[in-house]
Parts: sequence; C-alpha cells; structure tokens
Amino acid sequence: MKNIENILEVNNLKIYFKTFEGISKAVDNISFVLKEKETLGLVGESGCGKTVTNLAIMKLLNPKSTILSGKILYDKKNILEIEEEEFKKVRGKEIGMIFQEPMSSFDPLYTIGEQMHEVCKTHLKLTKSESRYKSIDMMRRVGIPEPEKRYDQYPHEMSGGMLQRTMIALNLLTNPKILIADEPTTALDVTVQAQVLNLMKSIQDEFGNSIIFITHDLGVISEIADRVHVMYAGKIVEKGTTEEIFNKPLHPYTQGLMESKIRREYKSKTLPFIPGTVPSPQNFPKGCRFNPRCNFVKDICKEEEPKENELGNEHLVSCWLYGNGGNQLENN
Ligand SMILES: Nc1ncnc2c1ncn2[C@@H]1O[C@H](COP(=O)(O)OP(=O)(O)OP(=O)(O)O)[C@@H](O)[C@H]1O
Repeated sequence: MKNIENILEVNNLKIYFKTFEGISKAVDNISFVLKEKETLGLVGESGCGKTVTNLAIMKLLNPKSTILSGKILYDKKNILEIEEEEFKKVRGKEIGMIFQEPMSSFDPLYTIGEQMHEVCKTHLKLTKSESRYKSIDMMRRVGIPEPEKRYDQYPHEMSGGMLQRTMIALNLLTNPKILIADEPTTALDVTVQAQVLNLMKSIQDEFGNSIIFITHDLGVISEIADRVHVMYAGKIVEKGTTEEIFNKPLHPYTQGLMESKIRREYKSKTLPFIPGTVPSPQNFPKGCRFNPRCNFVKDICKEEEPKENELGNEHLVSCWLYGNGGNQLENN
C-alpha cells in the first residue's frame, strides 16, 4: 500500500502582531501536518488563531504589522520565505481558500463569469470561450442550476448558498491540492449548510484534494473531518482522529466544548460548560493558558506550559493531567 504523504507541514509557527497595546501572540508555536486527501478540522472558540494560521499559509498577512517565524513547508519550500511574485503562482492555483462570507469574496462590480475568467486566464492561460466552457461545467458539477445564466450574473443577483457554491466552483477551477475552508457554512441556513458540506465531501472524493476546515461548530467537524485539531489561545491543545476526539476528548477544554455542544443540542441548563472567555493574546496567563478556566487546575498548570504528550492512536494532548508525571484525568 502507498504511504500517505504530508502535503503541508507547519513547524513551530508563531504569528505575532505589532499592536498599540503591545505584541499580540495570536499564534504561538504550533506544529501540525496536513496529509494527502484528508480533511483536517481546526476547531476552537473565536479568537484562538484559526483564521490567522490559514492566512499565513495563504501568505495573506500584512508583513508590516506581523512577525512570523517557524516553517510552513509546501512542495519542499518554506512558504514564509517564498517571494510574493513566486507565491502568486501557488495562491489560488495550488492552494485555494473559501471564506465565510461569499458576498465579500466576490467583487460586486464584475460578473461571476468575469471573475471566473480571471482565475482561468491567470492560472490556466485559457481564452474567454475556454474559460466560459470550463466554468459553466464546474458550476454544474457543484449543483448550480442554470449555470449558463448564472455565469453572466453579478454576485448580488445570487443567494448566499448559491454564491458559496460558486465560490467553491471558482476554487476548483484549478483543481488545487489544498483547499482551505474558513467557516464556509456559518453564514448559511441549516439546509444549505448540509448541502454545502455534502458537496465538499463529494468534491474531495472526486478531486482528491486535502482540505483544512475551520469552524467553531463541532457538529460540522464531526460530519466532515478525518482528524481534528483543537486550538485554544494561540496553541493547539489536542490532536486526534475525529473518532478519538469525539469518543475520548482528553483536554478539559475539548471536554468543555463537547459539553457545550450537547447542552446546545438538548437545550439543557444543567450540563457544565466552559466559564469565562479566551484571554487576550497580549496578556496570556502564565503556565497553561487554559488554567483560569479549568476545573482540574493544579499548581504546576499556573507555572509551566504543558508539553505535548502522545497517548497512542495519533492522539496528542498538551495538558498537565497527562504524561509529564501527571495523572490521567480519571485518577485526578
Ligand atoms: N491584523 C491583526 N492585528 C492584530 N491582531 C490580530 C490581527 N488579526 C487577528 N488578530 C488577533 O489574532 C487573534 C486570532 O484571531 P483569528 O481570527 O485567527 O481567530 P479565530 O480563531 O479564527 O476566530 P474567529 O472564529 O472569530 O475568526 C485574535 O485575538 C485577533 O484579534
């Protein structure tokens, strides 16, 4: 059997912003890999660093206000060190990104067709009529009715769900190796959400892309991801297969997220959830960043950052309750 390769490797990535209040450590030393043809779910509360991690992969952060370090290895090169001119050939061609708000991703002044042609012309060197043929075919494949008519419409003439499908079609024109989807279903109603998720799954079966799927919604993650990484305050606190994370969440933060999900689903007021809010990236607490909100906090959690422990089955957790001389949660 062929070994599954890593298509992307993020090593010790730090993303710091220079702000008026001081240095903001939005992402602070994270490492992960994206494997061929998998969907990796990045989950966590608002502000934990999911979006900026992916903006760094897309090389879309403003270099004037950002301090970047570490490595993002793609095709044997460190994206952080590739010149912008060279990366223009990769962005939108080999690595695509679907954003939460499809309306703001399209230019309102140009038709869908003109915007699709721009991608086909730049990356595939297609003529106008070739672009039209390819784009309409792709729009049909992602389930857009009457694509010939839609192709000549402006973004405001389409519904949110239809526009999100169009965004997906636009990103698929170049058959990117990596597709980053940042909350692609959040702005959509529940039925359309399910359609878009199904669409993304069938796209992956057909095109074999690797997907990074960002969301704060665990329900969505359980539907779509093969593996899940849980982020908290600029760190990845737990990594595992979707099955492991859902059946055996180890980090108290992941457990809290799960309980909050159940609480929302069953509208119960008695199940526990996570009190407090994510701390500001200018002022993280000493030790484990989750310690002020953690029900299992010990002295060491307030002093030292926990290291990552592998507990088998590709399940890793950064928490003083495991490994590092700590006890398993059950024994605590
Ligand atoms: N350009 C910037 N300058 C300063 N701080 C920033 C900048 N962009 C993002 N941040 C900060 O970085 C942190 C991480 O933001 P990010 O958008 O990645 O979070 P997120 O987990 O994706 O949340 P959300 O789900 O709300 O998008 C936040 O505290 C945010 O305020």
